[in-house]
Amino acid sequence: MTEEVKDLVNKGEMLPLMEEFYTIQGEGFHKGTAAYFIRLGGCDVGCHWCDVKESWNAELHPPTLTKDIVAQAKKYSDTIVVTGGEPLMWDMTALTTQLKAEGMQVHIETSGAYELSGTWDWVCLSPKKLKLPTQGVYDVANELKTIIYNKDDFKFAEEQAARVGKDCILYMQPEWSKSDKMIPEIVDYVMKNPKWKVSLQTHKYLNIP
Ligand SMILES: C[S@@+](CC[C@H](N)C(=O)[O-])C[C@H]1O[C@@H](n2cnc3c(N)ncnc32)[C@H](O)[C@@H]1O
Ligand SMILES: Nc1nc2[nH]cc(C(=O)O)c2c(=O)[nH]1
Ligand code: SF4
Ligand SMILES: [Mg+2]
Repeated sequence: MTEEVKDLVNKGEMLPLMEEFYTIQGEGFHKGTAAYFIRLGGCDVGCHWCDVKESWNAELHPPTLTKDIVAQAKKYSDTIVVTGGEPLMWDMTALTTQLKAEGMQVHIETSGAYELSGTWDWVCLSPKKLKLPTQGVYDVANELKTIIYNKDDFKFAEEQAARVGKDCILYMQPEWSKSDKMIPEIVDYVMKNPKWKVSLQTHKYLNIP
């Protein structure tokens, strides 16, 4: 990478783009809503069950001009989901400023492991034990989407729920490979603790990206 490209990436004027696609938001509060997804490369959190491990190495994903990402996105949808990888590894200011200038609703999917940057209409925080969220992300999270892989994750979910704001919507989402085992546990837990809601990865049932 040239010094010039590195400089543009540092400023958020270029971003490592893994893929972009128009689909239906499968998870959480906005499930069922058409949205254009921008998936950025780079993540060092290391969830062993991560369903996009190909995103982890940022060097495999070409630095792409932010303005070109925005120009492409606006052709498809006025709802944009920025995901990754971990998008908050990068400065999200330029991307979100430009998307908002085009009048788009801008959502993020994040582990919160890095400081918040950018201006967001919706923040989905999915905290991970391996690298806990920064305080600024807990403060602005609109939904908390905890992943339930085993029984210990119910306790972790409650600890995380204690850290978000009072209006944050609380979800438990089964880890995909453990769905058969954990869905009955989640159903039972949510019926006993109705401040929680269930989130499923519905795009995987619909066979869409
Ligand atoms: C791939 S991550 C990318 C964004 C960010 N790194 C994060 O973890 O929030 C997008 C969402 O998918 C969830 N996820 C990843 N792998 C999953 C799996 N195997 N089962 C269920 N949810 C999963 C994450 O917890 C997160 O909510
Ligand atoms: N359809 C669909 N909905 C999603 N919601 C969050 C996703 C993500 O990977 O961040 C995702 C995804 O990969 N596809
Ligand atoms: S934080 Fe997100 S992208 Fe990173 S490993 Fe975990 S699920 Fe995958
Ligand atoms: Mg996904």
